[in-house]
Amino acid sequence: MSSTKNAVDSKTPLIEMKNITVSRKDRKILDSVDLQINKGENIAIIGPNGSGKSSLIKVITGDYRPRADSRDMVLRILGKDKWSLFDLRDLLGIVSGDLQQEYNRDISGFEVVLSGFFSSIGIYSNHKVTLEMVATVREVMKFLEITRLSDKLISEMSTGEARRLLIGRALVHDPHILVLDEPTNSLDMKSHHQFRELTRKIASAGKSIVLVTHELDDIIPEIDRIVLLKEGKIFADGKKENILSEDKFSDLFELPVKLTRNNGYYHAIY
Ligand SMILES: Nc1ncnc2c1ncn2[C@@H]1O[C@H](COP(=O)(O)OP(=O)(O)OP(=O)(O)O)[C@@H](O)[C@H]1O
Repeated sequence: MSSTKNAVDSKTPLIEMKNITVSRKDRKILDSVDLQINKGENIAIIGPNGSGKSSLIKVITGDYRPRADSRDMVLRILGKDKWSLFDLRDLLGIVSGDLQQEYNRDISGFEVVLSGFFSSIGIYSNHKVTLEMVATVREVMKFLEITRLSDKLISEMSTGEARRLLIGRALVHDPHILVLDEPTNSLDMKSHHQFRELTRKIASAGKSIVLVTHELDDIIPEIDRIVLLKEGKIFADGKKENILSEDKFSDLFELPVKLTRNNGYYHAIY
């Protein structure tokens, strides 16, 4: 599944943010955020509801513009200060619950994945589908073990099946980073387990995973860096074993939290 078509110099950060502030309605929803993500890193961004996790992703996708009044503000993608939709496609594949809600029409599994090439919800008559695209969709679906969903309509799929297709949709561009924004919301125990196994397979294939969550159980063993967000600020950033501590979590969520560890996964008891 991985290729070198989008190769960047391994020293160039995929994402470089310095002093990023975003305001809405006179309130800072991100406040002087510094964050650098390097090639090959797998990270989890964790924080309570409203801490700014989705806003941070929206800065990367260009949906939210940071305040430009600070001279030392940096927002660089693949080493560039200015980037196009094509640069972004090379960089990011995004899977979120919001996106899943948009797929509320009768679209087949194959078309869901194919629509990743057009950043659209489904396929329309003006889309020029090439043989190469079709071959890539087949390859990605095989890798994700979802070929059997090709002809099934998304409206007739379980949440877990639909979420796997959205991963396929995110991967057809062979992006450097797969962003999973609260990916296990509304998945049952088995689908949750399958989703985590799939994420592990993708990380092993060389993609960087950026997981946005407030669930410790989502953090696959391949994720070794954790960024904690609180009230729009970076609260902590570092190696998993240093950041996933009971003290930090109790402070982050303002609640006494106990952490346990089993088979490379962490769990919170509160
Ligand atoms: N477009 C907007 N207009 C006004 N306020 C906004 C906007 N976008 C985000 N916010 C506010 O910014 C804060 C951070 O929101 P954000 O969605 O980034 O948090 P989050 O950590 O992803 O939360 P959750 O875990 O609940 O998804 C919240 O208080 C939210 O209400």
